[in-house]
Amino acid sequence: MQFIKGHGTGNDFVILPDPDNQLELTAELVAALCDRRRGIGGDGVLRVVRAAKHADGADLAGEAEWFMDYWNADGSFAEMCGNGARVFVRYLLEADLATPAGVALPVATRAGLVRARVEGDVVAVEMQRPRVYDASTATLGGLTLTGAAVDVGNPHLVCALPAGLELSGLDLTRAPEFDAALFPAGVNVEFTAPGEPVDGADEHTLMRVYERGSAETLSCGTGACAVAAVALHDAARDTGTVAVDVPGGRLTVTVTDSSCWLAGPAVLVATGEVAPTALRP
Ligand SMILES: N[C@@H](CCC[C@H](N)C(=O)O)C(=O)O
Repeated sequence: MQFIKGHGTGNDFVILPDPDNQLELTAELVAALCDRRRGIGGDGVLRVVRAAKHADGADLAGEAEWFMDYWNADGSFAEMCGNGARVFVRYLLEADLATPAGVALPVATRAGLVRARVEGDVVAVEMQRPRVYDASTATLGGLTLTGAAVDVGNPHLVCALPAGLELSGLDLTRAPEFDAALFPAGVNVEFTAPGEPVDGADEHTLMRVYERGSAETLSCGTGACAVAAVALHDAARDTGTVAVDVPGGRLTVTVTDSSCWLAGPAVLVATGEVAPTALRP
């Protein structure tokens, strides 16, 4: 089985080209591929399949040739992955499966159609405008933080750290507790602190994230969009640009009246063959 490894600000993925949907991809195989000691290692899997050939992409086949079949590292599905979409587009271009330059390249996802633009190292994807819709709490190591629930196609809970606490002091080796009634399918939890002013951005926020299905990651694109939406909301703005610093680098999020652009580097770092039978269990 051919694979490619890529990442966007350290959020890393195993990419599986499967244009005609012939791979028997299971939750167990995904978890084995993402295992960092016994497999290739990754925060998730991106299967590259023609939209027309996948039940979850077929409705969008008239608008996009390719469907991003995204799986979390534990083998669960997610509706959307912002960094995954950026890495997916980098792969399509490098594999000559799409043409770049100026045009917005459509990609089908479980959360609908996204469009990408590529400029050098930077891949930007246009996703749905994040919706800040409720208040809730997350509890981590005895510390309960208030936060905002945000829908970016997938669920997020954005919690600002109180003054005096540092992001680096959080123990994210264990999952934060959250309100399962508000988030019955689980939630990605972002922890934030304010950043210094940055040229070209209206707001600047630092974040760490504990992702549903992948644990702590170095970056989360949809998480950055959720964080940006909350930063703008707190600043009484409807639209604007927010620099979001994650442990793996910087993402730039621009919220418009109708959508949300997520921009940052996306690179492919390796390619190879893997034998599923050699993986665990
Ligand atoms: N890292 C991703 C989000 C991946 C999905 C998430 N773990 C979920 O289950 O919703 C991103 O860059 O957006």
